[in-house]
Amino acid sequence: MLITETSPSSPMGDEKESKMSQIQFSPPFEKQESTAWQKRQQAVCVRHAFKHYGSKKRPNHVLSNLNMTVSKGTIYGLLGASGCGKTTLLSCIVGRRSLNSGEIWVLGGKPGTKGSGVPGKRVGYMPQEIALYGEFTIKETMMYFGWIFGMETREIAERLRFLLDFLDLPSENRMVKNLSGGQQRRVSFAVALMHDPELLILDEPTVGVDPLLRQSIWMHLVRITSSGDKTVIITTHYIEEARQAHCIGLMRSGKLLAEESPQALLTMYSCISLEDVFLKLSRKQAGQGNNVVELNVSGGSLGLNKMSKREEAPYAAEDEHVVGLNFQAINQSKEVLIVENGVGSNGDLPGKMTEAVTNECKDCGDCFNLTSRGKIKALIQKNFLRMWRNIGVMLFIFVLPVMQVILFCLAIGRDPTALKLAIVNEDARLIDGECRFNSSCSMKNLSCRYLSFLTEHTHQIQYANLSAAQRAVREGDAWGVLYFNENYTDSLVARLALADTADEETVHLSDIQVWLDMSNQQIGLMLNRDIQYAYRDFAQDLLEVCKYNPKLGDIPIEFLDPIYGNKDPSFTDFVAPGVILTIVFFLAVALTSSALIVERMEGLLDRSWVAGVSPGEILFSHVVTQFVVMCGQTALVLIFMILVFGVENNGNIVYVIMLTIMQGLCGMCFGFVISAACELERNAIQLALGSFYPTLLLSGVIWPIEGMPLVLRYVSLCLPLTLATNSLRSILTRGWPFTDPDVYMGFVATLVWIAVFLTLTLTILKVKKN
Ligand SMILES: Nc1ncnc2c1ncn2[C@@H]1O[C@H](COP(=O)(O)OP(=O)(O)OP(=O)(O)O)[C@@H](O)[C@H]1O
Repeated sequence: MLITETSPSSPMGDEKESKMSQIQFSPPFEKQESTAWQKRQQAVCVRHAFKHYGSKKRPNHVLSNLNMTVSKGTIYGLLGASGCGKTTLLSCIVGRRSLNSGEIWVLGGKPGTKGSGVPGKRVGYMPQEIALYGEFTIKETMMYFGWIFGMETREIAERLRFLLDFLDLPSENRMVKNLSGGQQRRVSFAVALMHDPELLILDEPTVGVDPLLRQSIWMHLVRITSSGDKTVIITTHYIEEARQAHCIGLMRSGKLLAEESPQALLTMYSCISLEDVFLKLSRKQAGQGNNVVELNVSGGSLGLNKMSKREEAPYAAEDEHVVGLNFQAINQSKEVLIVENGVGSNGDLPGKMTEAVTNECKDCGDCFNLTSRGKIKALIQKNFLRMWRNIGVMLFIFVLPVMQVILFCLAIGRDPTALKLAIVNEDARLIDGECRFNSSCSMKNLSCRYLSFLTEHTHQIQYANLSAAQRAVREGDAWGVLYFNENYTDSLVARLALADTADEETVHLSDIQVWLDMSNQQIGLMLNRDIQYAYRDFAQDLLEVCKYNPKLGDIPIEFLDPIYGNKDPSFTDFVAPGVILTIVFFLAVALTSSALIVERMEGLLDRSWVAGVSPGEILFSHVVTQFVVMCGQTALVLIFMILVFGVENNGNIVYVIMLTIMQGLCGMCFGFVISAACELERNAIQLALGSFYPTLLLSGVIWPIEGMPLVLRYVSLCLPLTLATNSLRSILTRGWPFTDPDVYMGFVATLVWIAVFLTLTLTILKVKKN
């Protein structure tokens, strides 16, 4: 049978239509496996494809022995109910996912192999989701993808003008996030068309697009395929619009029910609409015992369809259940048909072999290039632009570290002041509420004289009796009680005068009795120290005014100038190195851990991957961006710590800067691991937060690791912050040089961790990609 009439609705040219019809309705070819050469000649050739999600034990089969052939220079409409596996199939075709078994040939090569150009610029992909950077303008979006595809800026600008006009897009300076849903879809479509690819893969491009524009999109697709060197695969839920495709693949339950031209399908099944054909075929498939659930075809679109468990079909010699003269005849590309007579029966290829084989390596100029300047420029600019346009991120990057440093320096390490002390002084009478004494060599009211040295951190409150004072401490109104008995001054004078002949009672009565609230270690120890220092100062002062050697009032141990640090060390100086590194490390973790996930969830990462960007390039662009951010953060943190708040630095500032930046990079790499490992942003946040406290507690930031149990100390030494903190502390407080093991080990450990995290990230990304 030879059908020569053309459909009135078909936008195809007469010549092409008649060629298709002739091919379609020639007597059937004998079914046989297509040869490797034949597979290469198709734009896309899928054979015996099996794909499942989930574990091997409980797999969710999505593709079951699917065969598909898309000839070059045609529009292939892939139709099927929601959830039947169209997107999965497309993502395997563009090299985003791998099949569990079976093979795919795209433009003569296998997707994902070197030189195939897929993923890469030979393919234009419009995913189902918008997958655009909301904070970019339309022009910036086009520039980004254009550069990734290796286009010149001038070329992109020209193409942009055409696409703006063709797709009826608003001003190129409009932000993508401010566009309507339909406009965003059109921008997404424009991105796929940007570089005029050989193979255009469009996943529901006409959703949310008005009928007029939908028609003009289809016209455009017909136009670009008419020359024979461009191919389009399109999925749509509007079945009837697929009449305009050259070939339709009706997909159901993970396999193709039919692969034919629309006209042929309508004629074969005597239907007036493709919906009816689909229904008939679905019923037929159901009748054949495939586990088919209700199919809803209404209003020209395919409704939701719940898929049931399927069995993987055994390999068949290309699918006998598929309607159409597929694989050997109708879908052979023009080239195949032309050279068909020259192909040996065994499939070996004489004449056109060279062209076909070289097809795979069309891109071989790029095979040995690790990356291109355009891609790196696009990726880095994208990272900066996203940061710059996002006020929250900018505040996070530059204001948060400064705030953290200021808060740390103001809130941590300073001595507590105005601590209430309850004084019960039965030794001296208060005059006008004051405890008066004579500051010359007088031996009267020595209790008042002593108390005059205990004022630095305390606020003294006089109590009439001991029980009232102790009650005040119990009730939290004071931190301690100091009790002077009524004979304190006399007993003290006697003790000093009698020395070793003083009796027990005299010695006892000359003691100041102290009860402290030691529930707060910092405050308790500080009051303890102040009370003792006050006595030393009081005794030395008294001895001095009475012309004795004041040293006799001190304990006979002389603390000379410390070798490192000063006599009154600050807790801030101890904690500051760890805090500097923790701030920079965890800000980097927070910034990077969600960045990749957000891109992945919005489909942006997929889109970039399909455009030919490799995980390595994405990581590299983030490393460069983060490095710049890190330099800024390090400068701010160190300026505030050292210059504004006077944290001690006795070492070489260059090493301090280097180590801080390296720790930031290390945090960034840890962030990469998190974002590669976690599917959801929520999980990434949990992991980043969850790792914060253990790292902080175990890295010797707030307490010396010498205080830990031995096993924990070894664990601590293995963490990324421990040796680095120790190194920075040695530089800042001791001024040690780089050659000191304590110092260089911090650098070495940081480098090792960076390498470990990067390797982990790349491994996870590769595993996930497969
Ligand atoms: N990443 C994934 N992990 C697990 N299951 C998945 C994943 N992606 C898709 N699936 C499942 O695979 C099946 C096919 O999904 P797919 O997105 O390929 O269908 P589709 O035909 O494109 O649907 P639609 O027309 O609604 O976009 C669905 O059951 C879906 O739930």
